[in-house]
Amino acid sequence: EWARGAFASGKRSLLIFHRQESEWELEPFPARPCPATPSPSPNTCSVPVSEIITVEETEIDEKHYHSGKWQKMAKPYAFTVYYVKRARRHRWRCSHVTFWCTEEGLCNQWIQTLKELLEKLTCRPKHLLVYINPFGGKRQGKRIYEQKVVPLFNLASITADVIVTEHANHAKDSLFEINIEKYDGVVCVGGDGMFSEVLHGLIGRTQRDCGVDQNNPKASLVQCNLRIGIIPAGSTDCVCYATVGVNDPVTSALHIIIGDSLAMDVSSVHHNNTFLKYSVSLLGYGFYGDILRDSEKKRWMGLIRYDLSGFKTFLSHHCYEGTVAFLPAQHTVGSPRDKKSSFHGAECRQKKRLGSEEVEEWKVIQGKFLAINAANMSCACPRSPKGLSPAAHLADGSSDLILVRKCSRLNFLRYLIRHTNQDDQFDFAFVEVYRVRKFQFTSKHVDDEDGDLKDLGKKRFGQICSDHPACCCSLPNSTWNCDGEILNNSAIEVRVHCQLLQLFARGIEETPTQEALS
Ligand SMILES: CCCCCCCCCCCCC/C=C/[C@@H](O)[C@H](COP(=O)(O)O)NC(=O)CCCCC
Ligand SMILES: Nc1ncnc2c1ncn2[C@@H]1O[C@H](COP(=O)(O)OP(=O)(O)O)[C@@H](O)[C@H]1O
Ligand SMILES: [Ca+2]
Repeated sequence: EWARGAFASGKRSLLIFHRQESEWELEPFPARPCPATPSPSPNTCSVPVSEIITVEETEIDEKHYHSGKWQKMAKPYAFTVYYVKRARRHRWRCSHVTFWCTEEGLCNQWIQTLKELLEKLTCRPKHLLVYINPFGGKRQGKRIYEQKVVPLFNLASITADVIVTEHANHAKDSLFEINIEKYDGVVCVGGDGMFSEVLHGLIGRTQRDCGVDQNNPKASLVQCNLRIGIIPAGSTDCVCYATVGVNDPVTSALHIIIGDSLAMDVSSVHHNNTFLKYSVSLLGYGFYGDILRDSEKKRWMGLIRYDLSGFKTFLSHHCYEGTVAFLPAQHTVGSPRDKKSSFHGAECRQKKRLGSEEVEEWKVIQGKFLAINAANMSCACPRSPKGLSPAAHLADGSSDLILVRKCSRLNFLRYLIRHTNQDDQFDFAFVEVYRVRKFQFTSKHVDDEDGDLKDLGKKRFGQICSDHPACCCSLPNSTWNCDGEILNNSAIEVRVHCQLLQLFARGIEETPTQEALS
């Protein structure tokens, strides 16, 4: 109340603060006439304090001072509020509004009050550890960080120690050695592979510090304290896209600055009681494993490698015989075939835990599969805007297990096309989907003991199965694509760990109306 009418911003606004229950709101209102009790108007915009990036005193230059109305008035004072503005398609931008008045004391009081409010937001990071993969995606990681992220971090007074990686596993290994206590979060600039490295470093370090043996598939893993931010600069950027709604470096930087938090499930993958990897997005055998194996050889081609390998793998049309055993997730709410996506927000949607009378019952399915996909999240990405499992929940302790059985090329193509549109991907006789807490896969053919499948790979690719043009050509083994990393063992044991990790994100927001964006 004490500041009402004191500030004019540009031609149209006054700055008014008022409390709404527990939240302060910043509202620019039309300047003239100044209503005694202002009511919302088309010029009104409301910015929660939690979305103010920073507030700064504004230097008044000569041009301003000698122009228009200020000439006749006393020397003006001003401050600028930088805040998050929503743009189209889940993008966030940094916008600002400058407020003017003629009383220095009042201006300082406003700045002081706003700064105090911002200080109270303890969820915001102050000091970050940043890893940049200079070779991810279009090799723009360093440029993206320096040009798009650093100016925003500076504005928000966030400091960072930056490590540009020199080799694969650099980020992961360094997280085991570095003093992580002094950081409020870890940021990775790169794609899903780079994010995977950072999460392995962070989860691995946490387990080591807490004395938990990662090789034990039954071990209860300890949650990580540090949040991870992803600045997308990779090829698929699925984790970023599925948790923010877009792969845009500025949007991700703003989520980090305002200190958003999003819990997410992590699956552990073991082979014969030996830890292999963690997975947060796609764990795919058959189609997606084969694409990855082929595309890694074409890394020099850049992003197009996935399209070429995708096309080649589609034509190869290989299927793999094996057994999938899984433990259905009885504790979760919803089903993979729900119409509404369930990845908004971070709430852990679980029913009551299993009582002693409820028994865990494994289900076993045997067959020939073109693809076995386990999606811990929707796996939305620019290629598949709804993802492979649109209703998969990020933080409910379950994964959606999708089994695509042997079928004709035409049917498989129909299934793949559904990745790209709104139609139900699971509405095919040859596709099954289950929400699971654990699963195991065993190939009919035992793994090569060394896990060395190179020769097999050579035989497998480059041949379009001319013997069976309409159906599938059965091959002994594929490899698993684990968040974009190849696993050489086909026999694996997977367990979902509920909310093991936190991201600087908030899930995908409902799209605001066009008026709200204009
Ligand atoms: C008619 C044609 C239909 C084509 C449908 C394509 C659908 C693609 C869905 C892809 C889901 C991807 C899930 C995420 C995988 C990433 O973890 C992994 C590594 O990413 P990055 O480190 O950023 O490179 N990416 C892939 O495995 C690539 C899959 C590409 C498939 C064409
Ligand atoms: N400096 C580096 N040189 C080579 N490989 C690296 C380097 N830094 C990270 N990597 C590896 O590059 C792989 C791919 O990185 P990522 O950022 O996901 O790019 P992309 O999305 O293009 O695959 C990751 O597995 C990561 O371990
Ligand atoms: Ca989940």
